[in-house]
Amino acid sequence: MRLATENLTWGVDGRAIVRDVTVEIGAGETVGLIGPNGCGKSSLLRCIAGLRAPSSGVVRHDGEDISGWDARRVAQRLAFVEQAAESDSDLRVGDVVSLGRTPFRDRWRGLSAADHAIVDAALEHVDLTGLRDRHWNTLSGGERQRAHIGRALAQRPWAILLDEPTNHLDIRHQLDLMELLASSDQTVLVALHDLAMAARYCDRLVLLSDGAVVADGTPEEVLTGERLREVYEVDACVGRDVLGHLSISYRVEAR
Ligand SMILES: Nc1ncnc2c1ncn2[C@@H]1O[C@H](COP(=O)(O)OP(=O)(O)OP(=O)(O)O)[C@@H](O)[C@H]1O
Repeated sequence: MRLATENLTWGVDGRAIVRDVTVEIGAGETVGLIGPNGCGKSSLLRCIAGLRAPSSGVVRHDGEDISGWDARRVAQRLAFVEQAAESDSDLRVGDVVSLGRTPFRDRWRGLSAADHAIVDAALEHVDLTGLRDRHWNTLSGGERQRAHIGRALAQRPWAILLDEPTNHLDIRHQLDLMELLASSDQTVLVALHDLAMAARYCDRLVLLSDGAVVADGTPEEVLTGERLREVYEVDACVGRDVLGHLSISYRVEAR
């Protein structure tokens, strides 16, 4: 599924937080959304997920303007893993992941056998099969994050938006998640702070600064020392590690 914004602006109290953003994410692409704290990544993701109405501009899913779409219609095609999502503490892990089937269910019917199989597969993907009966309030931060990713996978979405999905995960689970996203045929837009991880797994990077797109291209095109200095105020040396992956060494500039 293609995702696009055209001259998208969103703000609060007269302050523009997302500024005139035009991006297109092709079907099956994995695109990383990067930029410093507060530059508008989450706000842009929320607009694309239909949770924020733009002040001006358009969000399109497969070419269709989504203004006026209800949450169920969006959720039948797109899943969104928010940064600090919570769940009801009485729910068990299996229940949280099963919520991913809600957009497809008749309100009065339980899960079908096919739904159960999808939920089982999603639990397996996020390595939570053994914890499916555990209550939410007993989970670690990383387990909660994996449960929310499992819920999104259980939606079997055509496109998936994730807001810093690796921030609570150990390195094994980070790599597993990024491999899963990069190898899927879903359209993926993922906000990340780890630039080397973004470079390794994303086809393209979109760099935001103060709400606006300042670069959009391959990781090699976007992650130049000069641009990292301008946007992040760090002295960065971009090279290759021993495995041939893009690597970045930093020295903080005196402010
Ligand atoms: N509902 C709101 N009301 C007021 N200010 C808001 C609101 N939502 C976002 N902001 C502000 O907009 C700016 C961008 O926030 P946003 O969460 O989109 O940034 P971000 O790039 O995701 O940041 P981070 O990397 O820290 O998660 C921040 O200054 C934030 O405080």
